[in-house]
Amino acid sequence: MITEKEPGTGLAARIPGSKSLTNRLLLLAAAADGTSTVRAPLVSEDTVAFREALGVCGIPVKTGPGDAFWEVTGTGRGPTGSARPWCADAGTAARFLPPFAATGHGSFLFDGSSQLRARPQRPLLDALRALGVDLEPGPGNGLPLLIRAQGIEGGELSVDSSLSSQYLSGLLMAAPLMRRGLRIRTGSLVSRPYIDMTLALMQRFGARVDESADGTLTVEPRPYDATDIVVEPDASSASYVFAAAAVTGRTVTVPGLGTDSLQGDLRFVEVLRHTGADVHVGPTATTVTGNGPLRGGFTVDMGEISDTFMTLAAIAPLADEPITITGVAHARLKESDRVAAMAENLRACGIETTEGPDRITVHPGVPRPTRIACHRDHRIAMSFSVLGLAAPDTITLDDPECVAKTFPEFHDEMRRLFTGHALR
Ligand SMILES: O=C(O)C1=C[C@@H](OP(=O)(O)O)[C@@H](O)[C@H](O)C1
Ligand SMILES: C=C(OP(=O)(O)O)C(=O)O
Repeated sequence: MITEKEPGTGLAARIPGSKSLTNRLLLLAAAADGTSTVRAPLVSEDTVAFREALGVCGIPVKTGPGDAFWEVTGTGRGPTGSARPWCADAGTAARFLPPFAATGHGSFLFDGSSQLRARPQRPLLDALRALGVDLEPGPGNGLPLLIRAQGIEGGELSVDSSLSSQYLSGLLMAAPLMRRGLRIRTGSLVSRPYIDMTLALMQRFGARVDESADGTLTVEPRPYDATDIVVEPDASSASYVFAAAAVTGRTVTVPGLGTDSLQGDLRFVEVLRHTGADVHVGPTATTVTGNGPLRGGFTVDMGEISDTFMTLAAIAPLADEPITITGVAHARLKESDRVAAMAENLRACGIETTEGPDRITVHPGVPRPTRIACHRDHRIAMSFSVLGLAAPDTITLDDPECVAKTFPEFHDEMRRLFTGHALR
């Protein structure tokens, strides 16, 4: 991580909790034996869907005053009964909950929005079938997915993690509940920092996991211990205020995101540093200060932090030379085809943009007034909002509300931080 001279702290951003941490903690707490407390959870469409899906599976989540904490009482086993959990738009719910349900007993019919139904599930289905799980997927191997759960014996498994890391995270978190535990071979893997996050949190709940030199992961069968844990602010959400600092010349600090963060997406600030911003990652906070016009003229592989590639692509027109982002083929499989959606919208803004299967190149330019097609993708909306700060009155969104998937207060917070400040 980058450390430099201590900066002034400037504006303190209020970034809600991490989606990825909140939904993992809900799952692990549900699988643990006893009552766990998840403090400062993200309250957004993705995490509320996850919480409610656990509730219909017979594991209610108690919410503390003002959602300051959520409390989950697990039994140390998978769920029992018959339920129809709704995953809404949440990839984490569709990929983490079925393996957990399969370790229980009963019948669980997972479904979600048409957007989520269109996202790939095949590698997870193959892995569950290889573990002997009785399941029935929907057309095209997506949701809806019926699991007839009878517990899982466990053993050896290989998982295709080339499209998404979420299948592997879901299987890993369910592994301690399998009668013999699990040995997983991984092969090529996208979004590796999310696997590190999964392993770190499993260990916080007492799991024993070993990773061998060839990348094989071995998880012992052993009930999770209930835990009390605080959720960090969401590093992907923080990327928008950091980028906004870079383009407005302001100083923005995110308290609670520091050198010990479990989130790979905090590395976005290293990318911003390439553009000339001053960056300081301290033990308990991260600060970015804009430092004159953005510098371009570089290529950066954002495959491991792909939720933040759109943040960079959206501000890239403001740089003095083109910026190329590589390694993001799997970003075509998320809420939208994000590479295509960025290219389409940047071109609509009059910005020269080229794309390849796993990359995008954005040239310098002055955006013209454009209504952005968000494709119901929160990150398209939030990324172009940052460009809008630098080009006032040019950018509007066809679906500003879609930010509620992970950052319901996004527009209010951007107004609070940046309205009235000198925008370029
Ligand atoms: O495990 C997680 O919490 C996530 C993993 C990433 O997905 P992929 O592994 O599909 O890249 C990321 O894009 C998503 O927002 C959250
Ligand atoms: C890809 C994302 O979400 P999901 O958890 O639905 O995959 C995202 O939040 O950018």
